[in-house]
Amino acid sequence: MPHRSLRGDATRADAADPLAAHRDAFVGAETSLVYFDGNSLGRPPRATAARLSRFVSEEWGGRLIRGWDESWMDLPFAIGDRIGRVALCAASGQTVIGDSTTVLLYKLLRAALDFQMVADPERVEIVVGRDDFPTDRYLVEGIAAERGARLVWVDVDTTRGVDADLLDAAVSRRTAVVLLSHVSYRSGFLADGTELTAIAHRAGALVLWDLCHSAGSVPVELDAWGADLAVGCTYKYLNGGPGSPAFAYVAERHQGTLVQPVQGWMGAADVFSMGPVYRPADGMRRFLSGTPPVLAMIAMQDTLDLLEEAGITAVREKSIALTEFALRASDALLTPLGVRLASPRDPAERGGHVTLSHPAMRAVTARLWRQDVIPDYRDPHGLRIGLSPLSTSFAETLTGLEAVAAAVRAES
Ligand SMILES: Cc1ncc(COP(=O)(O)O)c(C=O)c1O
Ligand SMILES: Nc1c(O)cccc1C(=O)C[C@H](N)C(=O)O
Repeated sequence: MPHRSLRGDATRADAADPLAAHRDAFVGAETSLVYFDGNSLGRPPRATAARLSRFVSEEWGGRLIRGWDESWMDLPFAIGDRIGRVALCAASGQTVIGDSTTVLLYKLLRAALDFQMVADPERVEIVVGRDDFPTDRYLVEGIAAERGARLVWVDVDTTRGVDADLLDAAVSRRTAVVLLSHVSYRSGFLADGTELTAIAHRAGALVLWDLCHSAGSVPVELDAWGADLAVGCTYKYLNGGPGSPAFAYVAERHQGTLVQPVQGWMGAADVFSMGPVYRPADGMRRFLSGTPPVLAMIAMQDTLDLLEEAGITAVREKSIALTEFALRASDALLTPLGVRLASPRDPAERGGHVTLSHPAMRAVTARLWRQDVIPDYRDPHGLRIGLSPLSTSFAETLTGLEAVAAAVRAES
């Protein structure tokens, strides 16, 4: 009776889970809806409604324009430093909240490429994975056209991501910048940050990490890796809300030399002197451009509180336990129906989501959404199961996978 023992195991795993109580901190955890998409948009923490309301009445409503001097100008750096400390193992003064992920990737990629091409005119190549998230691929195409750079595409199996062997073969003394996904949006493949950074550095390249599917879910150690640059979303595992602004990391050693191309007044040396020409600020301020989206960066602080309390090591332990349990349930319930695993089986190579492949998965996803079971679908034939360590339970995971099995049967 594999099914029954799975239910018993889910109940026991929830009872033994040291992070189980955190689930109640999220809106909707009390309902029967199964949420497998926290890796696209995390659930709202319950504390966020009061935090936002307080901000509107007391800070925005009470302090009005004085709020900028009193705290808002500093907020992108204060929250950035917190993300650095809690989720990225980055010393303070290197992480800032800015624009969208897409815009920050553009700004940092351009800054790194321009720096490299001036230092050595033969370094004109950008290395990027052929299967990376669309915004990453489209950006490098645009930047290459803008700057006369060349793209080196790393071909990747859709069930994995760029690994050490593939990167080693792609870089050379012509490589200026390598853009890497730490956790692949499609397969959940988890890259080795230390090893890949070292490979890029041996070739003389700078590395820009896309941490969208890592931050708040798997440990990231930017300073220890020797990373140069990183960008990541805050609306996934950091629960910042739809469209909450991204963070950017620039290693301290690069902050005096890299100059980003969107030269707005908020990145200038003396913002309110409003001088005749742009002079980039020192430190991380130069990576800002316009007025910081203060309202949109308020909510993520609630999840930073939870993460700080839980610790990223415990979060990773739960994440591995959840994905291992999901694979066991999938082997029992879905493999007999012809569903294939499209993620690494080794937990050391897997982030917080798993992808299950079957020709019917597009229709399966639509059917599941109508039943309040919410995974997402990514080509080719992939059902992505996002398991947020702070808000997903083992019982919810099993209920969702049982629903997937019924939907595959109905759509096959
Ligand atoms: C890996 C990855 N990179 C970049 C993005 C783009 O982020 P945004 O739409 O916030 O600019 C996303 C998610 O949308 C993503 O998953
Ligand atoms: N950013 C998104 C959005 O604005 C709408 C719908 C989905 C998203 C996503 O986050 C997609 C996600 N990054 C992915 O990995 O597919």
